[in-house]
Amino acid sequence: MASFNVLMLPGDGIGPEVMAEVGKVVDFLDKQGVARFETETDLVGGACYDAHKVSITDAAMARAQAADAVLFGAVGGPKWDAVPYDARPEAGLLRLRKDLGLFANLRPAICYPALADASSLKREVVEGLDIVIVRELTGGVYFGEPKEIVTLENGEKRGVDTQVYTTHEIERIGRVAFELARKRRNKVTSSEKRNVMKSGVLWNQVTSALHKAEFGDVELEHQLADALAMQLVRWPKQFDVIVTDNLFGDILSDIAAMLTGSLGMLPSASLGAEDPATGKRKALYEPVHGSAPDIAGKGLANPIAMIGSFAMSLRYSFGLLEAADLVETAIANVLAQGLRTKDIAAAGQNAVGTGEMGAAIVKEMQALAR
Ligand SMILES: NC(=O)C1=CN([C@@H]2O[C@H](COP(=O)(O)OP(=O)(O)OC[C@H]3O[C@@H](n4cnc5c(N)ncnc54)[C@H](O)[C@@H]3O)[C@@H](O)[C@H]2O)C=CC1
Ligand SMILES: CC(C)CC(=O)C(=O)O
Ligand SMILES: [Mg+2]
Repeated sequence: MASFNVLMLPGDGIGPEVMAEVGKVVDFLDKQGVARFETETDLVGGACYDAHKVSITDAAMARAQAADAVLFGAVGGPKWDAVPYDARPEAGLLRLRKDLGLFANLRPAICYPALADASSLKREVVEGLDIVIVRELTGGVYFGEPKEIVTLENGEKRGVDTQVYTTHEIERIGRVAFELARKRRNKVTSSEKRNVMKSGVLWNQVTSALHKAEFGDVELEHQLADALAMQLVRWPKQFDVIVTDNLFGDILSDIAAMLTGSLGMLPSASLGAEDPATGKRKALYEPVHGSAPDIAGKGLANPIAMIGSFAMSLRYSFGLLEAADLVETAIANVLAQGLRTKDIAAAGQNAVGTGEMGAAIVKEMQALAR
């Protein structure tokens, strides 16, 4: 039986709560004999800062480098607002992305039929929605230098972040988007702000050149990021694959989450380059949402984004496609049966807690597997 080494980094706030539900799914697949999952757990984010005064330790980084896949919950929260910038909880996640070379973040936004009325938009706008945002994850303004707050001669302060993209960085994320589109509805929308940003001009040129040279069979369109945000809430079904930079991808995917009903619904896969010798790639799987301090500790968090992220690991890291289908079908079925956490429940509709939703998904997997 295939055996995989999985590092779980639950993090802060609702991170540990939703990770516990993935634990149930992992245990089930393990008992079913689908594969052997050797899991380890470590600290990240504020929890790690409290123990070690850093947001991730070198030992945890080494474990992440060695793992077949990393499962990540969420980090951050008001408790750590005063922590020095370089040790803030979010820095641990950024280090993982950068040091593991996870440049491609796939964020699928699927509106399950049962949730078409949970979106704040009209049913006809979101019903059947199935798009993927391909977000560049190791470049752009999150990492560009200089990044600083400097004091000017007149005593005023200036905060500086730098947006930087190279041809190589744009080409490799563009290639991910075009290849993904070929397996889907064959359309890529590339988004930047070339009207005000030099990096946007280069993004547009490099994507167009790549399209012309290698992907002429795929439809390519360009939309400025502000207009794309508007189109996402006007008529999102016009999109198939959206490729964009680190910051725009972060923002646009939170918008896309609300088309599916809740931020608690959106999974993601953060992937590195394939090693040509082994065919393997570094990968981390994380929900799109954060640590949700407003509901943390109350058992209210929706675990579907986290469980969906684990399903993506079954697909992209472990090659267990049937198991991935099983998890995703179980999610769709429990929603169709009317099960709702509070974030996706209609007014007056009964809602279940995090643990009940996780248990119901596993029970449904059991029923489907019979
Ligand atoms: N990947 C990560 O670890 C991320 C961490 N953060 C951090 O999380 C902290 C809180 O950030 P916020 O701006 O509040 O964003 P958030 O994503 O944590 O929460 C935004 C809203 O969505 C709700 N929500 C999020 N996930 C949910 C779930 N699974 N089920 C039900 N409702 C859910 C929350 O209750 C809240 O009302 C900050 O420190 C931020 O930096 C934010 C985004 C990503
Ligand atoms: C570093 C993260 C907190 C940024 C974020 O919001 C995300 O990746 O979705
Ligand atoms: Mg975000």
